[in-house]
Amino acid sequence: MSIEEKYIPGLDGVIASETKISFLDTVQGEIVIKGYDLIKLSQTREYLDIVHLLLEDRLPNVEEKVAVNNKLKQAYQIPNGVFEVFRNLPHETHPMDGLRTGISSLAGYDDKLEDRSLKVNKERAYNLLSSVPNIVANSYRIIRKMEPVQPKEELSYSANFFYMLTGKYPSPLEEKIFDLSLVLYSEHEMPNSTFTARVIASTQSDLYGALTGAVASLKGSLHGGANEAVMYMLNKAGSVAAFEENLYKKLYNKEKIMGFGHRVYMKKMDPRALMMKNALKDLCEKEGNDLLLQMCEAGEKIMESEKGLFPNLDYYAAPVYWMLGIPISLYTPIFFSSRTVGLCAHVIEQHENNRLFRPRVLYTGERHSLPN
Ligand SMILES: CC(=O)SCCNC(=O)CCNC(=O)[C@H](O)C(C)(C)COP(=O)(O)OP(=O)(O)OC[C@H]1O[C@@H](n2cnc3c(N)ncnc32)[C@H](O)[C@@H]1OP(=O)(O)O
Ligand SMILES: O=C([O-])CC(=O)C(=O)O
Repeated sequence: MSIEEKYIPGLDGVIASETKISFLDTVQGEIVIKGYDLIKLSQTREYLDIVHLLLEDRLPNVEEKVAVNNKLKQAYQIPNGVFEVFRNLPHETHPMDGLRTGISSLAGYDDKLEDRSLKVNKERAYNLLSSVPNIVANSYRIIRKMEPVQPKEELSYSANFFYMLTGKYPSPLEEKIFDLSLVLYSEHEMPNSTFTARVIASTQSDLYGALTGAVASLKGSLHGGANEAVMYMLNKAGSVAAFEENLYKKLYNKEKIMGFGHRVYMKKMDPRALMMKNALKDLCEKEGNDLLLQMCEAGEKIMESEKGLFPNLDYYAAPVYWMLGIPISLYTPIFFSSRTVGLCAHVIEQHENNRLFRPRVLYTGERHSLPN
């Protein structure tokens, strides 16, 4: 095969890795996570079950789940020095940039930084799962000159995260839906951010570096940044008619509509989006206001008929987070927080069975001879 034939833009369909973590089975319509379908898991299990599944290779029993919960609570606090870093960042810093800086700065506090053993990497993963929600909430607050918020150990993992983001305790429905969103965002095979993390880890670089790179990747609007972009689009329109008009204008101008399309699902609906759509219905019913649902459904119809495209998870996560009262610029950091477990599992797997990523190029530049 010639080098031209080997080149596939965007590595579309290229197998980049062997993994025992997850796989998008588009034939059977399953998101396989350690052997289980994520959608089925999301109907009966919580985020901490997924954490145990991804880091310990099996679903936890009741005692094991309590143990995970306790372990995470013990590491909720983050070093004061990290708060100091946030205090020195400009007011306009986006929460994803605050998060990236926060995760990066944690490396300096790890006294076993050069230890890549499975045991230490797993400890690090649990610590990151504890720290990241704190970093998300408090980088946002401190950069905006607000007082830091303290984690509440008496709350569940998801309820505490929700509390730190919004300053209020979630109702049972809000907690259930927020936890569901964390389950759905937790792991998804080889998106750009996971690939980034694995590429970084393949140099034997550490978990913090790999996750720092992954934050940068996930921030982009073609990836995690789409959820906040969807909400700005919905808010800007404010009504079904205006939203429809805006979508038609964007399509006419050949703009991409955030929250639609997916490299792997392509012309099918992301099954996670359907779960979030159902959650949106529940929230709308409880509020007695289904404007956002109507707008989203109108958008779905237009995108299907005009482009044959369907929503991805970000499309329905955005209005759900809005109805939960979460500030828009925190939507992508929440996605990352949830994905922390999947990313850690991938970095650990890469460290355990490593070969350096180092592909080749198809050179299209010029060649010159140096003048004598
Ligand atoms: C949870 C997640 O991170 S899911 C991803 C979230 N990102 C988004 O929602 C951003 C919007 N969507 C997109 O940009 C894309 O669908 C991606 C990035 C998700 C996938 O991209 P790719 O697989 O590279 O597909 P690509 O961008 O080449 O699109 C293929 C065709 O569909 C069109 N298309 C794809 N997505 C969209 C969209 N959202 N709006 C309009 N047109 C689109 C492209 O313009 C292209 O059309 P063309 O062949 O006429 O040029
Ligand atoms: O799989 C992808 O390319 C993007 C995505 O949906 C995710 O990361 O959840």
